[in-house]
Amino acid sequence: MIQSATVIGAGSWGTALAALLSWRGLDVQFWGRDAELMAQLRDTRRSSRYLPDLELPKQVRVTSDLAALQPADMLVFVVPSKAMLGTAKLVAQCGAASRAKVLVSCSKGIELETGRRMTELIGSAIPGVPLAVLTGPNHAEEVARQMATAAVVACADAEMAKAVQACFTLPFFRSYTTDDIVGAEWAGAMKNPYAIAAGIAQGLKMGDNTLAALVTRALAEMVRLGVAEGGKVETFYGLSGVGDLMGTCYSEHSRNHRVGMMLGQGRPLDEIISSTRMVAEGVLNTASLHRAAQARGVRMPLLDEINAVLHQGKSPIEGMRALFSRDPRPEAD
Ligand SMILES: NC(=O)C1=CN([C@@H]2O[C@H](COP(=O)(O)OP(=O)(O)OC[C@H]3O[C@@H](n4cnc5c(N)ncnc54)[C@H](O)[C@@H]3O)[C@@H](O)[C@H]2O)C=CC1
Ligand SMILES: O=C(CO)COP(=O)(O)O
Repeated sequence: MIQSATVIGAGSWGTALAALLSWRGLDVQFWGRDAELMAQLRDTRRSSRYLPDLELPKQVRVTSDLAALQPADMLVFVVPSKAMLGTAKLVAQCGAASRAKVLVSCSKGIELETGRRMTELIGSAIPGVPLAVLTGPNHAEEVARQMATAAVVACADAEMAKAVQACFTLPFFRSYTTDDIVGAEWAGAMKNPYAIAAGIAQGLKMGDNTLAALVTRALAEMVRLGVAEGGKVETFYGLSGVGDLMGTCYSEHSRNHRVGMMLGQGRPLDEIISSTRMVAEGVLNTASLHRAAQARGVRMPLLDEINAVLHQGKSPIEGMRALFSRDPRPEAD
């Protein structure tokens, strides 16, 4: 049913997914905005900036020109969340979505100003096409090396979910389906701030007890806000929830975790951000999620402290102290 795909966004995850879909046998086009990077990818089949170890299959057609894209069955959006709406509008204008059967978001974030999910943004720019999400504990570096990985495909239409699942099924890559697109997207966005907190704890040389406490209480917060936003509770206990939370909080690959580590080691946030080209979604998304939690009146003490550290100048050590010295409470509250 789905034979061709266009991957939109040429960072680490877009590069890994373009390769994966090609390994799966789809006819793949790959768009990135940076002409120099895409020329390098076209000529050398390698992205020295993102995933230098991956050799992009020669069948993948690489371009930085949206107008050069042919209509494809599936469009796979993998740009940072703050660029999603603008990119989807450009894709709509250039006609690349004119024959699309499904639009898939692989990005993890919530729009700051409105609290909208990525598929809501894509759907507003390109109306009338079924929407899906690919999410889960999926570090691009490991997918690129074909290390065993599981993911979730969320789509309201069960048949379309299966069709997208088939595209993301390889001997090393197993995907599951769910109809809970809302829960899957909120879960994917929410694990990022907590990965920053986990990194902070490690940067401060706190121990395994601290990390386990943070991850567990993070999950409780994810369930509270995610369910208030309309997600299903079981989604947060699956791959897109606790799976991705653990996969990111304990990971050497996670950019969010790395940002947290450097914060914990005392480096200022603006210096950390300007030292990398890669996106740590949790920095901006902490503010989006904090705003959403306040609007819904959901209690999120851990997220509040992460927000204070990232955006209100609180020191990481003060944030941790505040968290652990709150009034005692029952666990299931
Ligand atoms: N890296 C990973 O392992 C995974 C990343 N994701 C998600 O995928 C999304 C993209 O992240 P990565 O691929 O890791 O990016 P990255 O951090 O490796 O690189 C950022 C990419 O975004 C591009 N970009 C920045 N602003 C843009 C704009 N305005 N328009 C078009 N492109 C723009 C940059 O040129 C670059 O190619 C994020 O939402 C991330 O959370 C999801 C799962 C795994
Ligand atoms: O979402 C990811 C893995 O599932 C990637 O995490 P980072 O964005 O923190 O690198």
